[in-house]
Amino acid sequence: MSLRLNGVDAGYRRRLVFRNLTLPEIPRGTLVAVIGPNAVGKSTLLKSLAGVQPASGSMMLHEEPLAQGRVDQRVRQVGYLPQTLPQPVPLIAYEIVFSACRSARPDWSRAHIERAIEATFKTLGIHKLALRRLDEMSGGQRQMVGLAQVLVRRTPLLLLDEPTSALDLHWQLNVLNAVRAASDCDGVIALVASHDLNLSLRFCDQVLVLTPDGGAELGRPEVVLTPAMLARTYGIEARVERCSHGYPIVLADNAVTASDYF
Ligand SMILES: Nc1ncnc2c1ncn2[C@@H]1O[C@H](COP(=O)(O)OP(=O)(O)OP(=O)(O)O)[C@@H](O)[C@H]1O
Repeated sequence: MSLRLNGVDAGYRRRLVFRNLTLPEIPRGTLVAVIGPNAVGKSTLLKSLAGVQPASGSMMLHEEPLAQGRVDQRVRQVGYLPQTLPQPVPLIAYEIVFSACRSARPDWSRAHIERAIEATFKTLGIHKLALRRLDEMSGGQRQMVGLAQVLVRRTPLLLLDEPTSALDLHWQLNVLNAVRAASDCDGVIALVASHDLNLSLRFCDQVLVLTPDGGAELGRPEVVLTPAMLARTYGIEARVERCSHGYPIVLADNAVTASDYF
């Protein structure tokens, strides 16, 4: 039971972002932090896996191909949170999460969906938002509702593109705790793109570093995340130390080279 990518080409009409991307097998229950500088391809990779961006090559989840064309199959395999926040529409959070769940899981009864929503709102700690309209919420509150729409479907693969970008420290920890619990309890494989290296390192099992030359390195944080890698990839002078709880932390001291990747 795993996610396997082999020989994947992905990108856009005028710009192939990944050529022949092959990664070591990612086992069930693994939380992977997807990191790398701006414009390196984190969103492109997640979109390709989610099937919203064309890609070729082999992408296998638990021995089955990730569905590229069939939306009904894909929404059962993959929970994808895009980088953009949910629109401030005049709809109530509960209704939005309910319809996301009903359209993805028409086989679930109303009672089952309601139980799933209740559990998701509880895990994320957002029950107070249930009856609020999205167009009357803050950006961070809308991001939490977007996450609820994705988590409620209980898919075996989660692809979360900067899921904490609009959140304060309390909600950042809530979200990563919820994703960690989905991996630990339900065997979910989660790929979480983020620029917050220290938050990622606090929760992940593995780090996938995407590099500006189209390369990718996947491995345990203590192996992959080195000052040399940070200098090469981000153009920064940095130290990797351990906090008093034993988690690796990155201390960025200086920008040493101008990024010319844009
Ligand atoms: N719709 C598009 N059409 C053409 N090129 C695109 C499109 N979207 C992104 N790109 C290009 O693809 C490359 C990868 O972009 P992507 O959004 O995947 O990067 P990212 O690592 O997620 O960046 P960031 O950290 O800034 O969000 C960039 O060079 C970008 O300019």
